[in-house]
Amino acid sequence: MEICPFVRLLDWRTLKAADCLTAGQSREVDRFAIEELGISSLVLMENAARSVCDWFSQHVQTSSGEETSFVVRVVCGRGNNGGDGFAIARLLWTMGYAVEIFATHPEAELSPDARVNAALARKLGIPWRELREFGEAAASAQAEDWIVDALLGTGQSRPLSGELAELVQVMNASASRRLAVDLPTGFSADAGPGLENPLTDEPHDLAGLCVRADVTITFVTPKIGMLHSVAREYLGETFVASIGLPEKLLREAVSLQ
Ligand SMILES: NC(=O)C1=CN([C@@H]2O[C@H](COP(=O)(O)OP(=O)(O)OC[C@H]3O[C@@H](n4cnc5c(N)ncnc54)[C@H](OP(=O)(O)O)[C@@H]3O)[C@@H](O)[C@H]2O)[C@@H](O)CC1
Ligand SMILES: [K+]
Repeated sequence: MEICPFVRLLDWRTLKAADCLTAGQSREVDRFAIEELGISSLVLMENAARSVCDWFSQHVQTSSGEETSFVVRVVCGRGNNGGDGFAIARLLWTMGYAVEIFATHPEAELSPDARVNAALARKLGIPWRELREFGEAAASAQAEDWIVDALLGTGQSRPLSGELAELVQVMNASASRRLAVDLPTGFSADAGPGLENPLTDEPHDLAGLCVRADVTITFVTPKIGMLHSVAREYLGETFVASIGLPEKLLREAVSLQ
């Protein structure tokens, strides 16, 4: 069911492996689109961010024109999932939402596309807070506030630890609603949290730590890890967003069934 242009609700009842991508296949789609089709990775990132904002504007009404009554706290990691976050923060801010950016890394340590969007957010003067303030902000947040989880997406390759693990615990303990960009941080595209990885025979335990999202907006197709029965506890209501390329073509690219 098309929710808004390019975003459709995931129907758990009919979801099957043939509709899903692994993290590696997701990256192959990215590569194919950029190298074979010549679309820029920044355009893909902008399309991804735009689809999240389209969903947001359809489902989260701002009071018409006045200052919004709630805050959207966007927590950005250092890769392209974080890059989506910086772009989402910019788009929501231009749409009139009260936005605050929290970044885990300085611009110099970000992936190239994340750095472009982080620099743009800085230049536009989008409210940007110290990461060390996030704990207090999340703990005192209102129920109608939002946390946008743009820490890790399909690049997650090992269990969470240290600062990221703490951030995930703080996010989950907050009264805020939580929106996961592409995947909840801690949820592997290839295996649900704490579950065997269906794609390899060795245990792939991503530890019990995972963002419990109210809403997940994943790009291009659902991911294999979403097939697990416990997945929905972490993903919440899940939407699949196009990034502007015909899905049929992407299937050929990763020679999906
Ligand atoms: N076509 C598409 O689908 C599109 C995809 N797009 C977006 O790109 C996202 C994928 O981006 P990405 O490849 O940069 O990886 P991402 O998830 O940002 O991780 C960043 C880095 O974190 C690291 N890391 C790994 N595990 C870790 C851990 N446990 N704890 C700490 N660090 C850990 C690891 O680096 P390492 O430390 O291994 O060097 C990794 O490289 C995707 O989810 C979507 O949002 C859209 O922009 C456009 C269209
Ligand atoms: K995420």
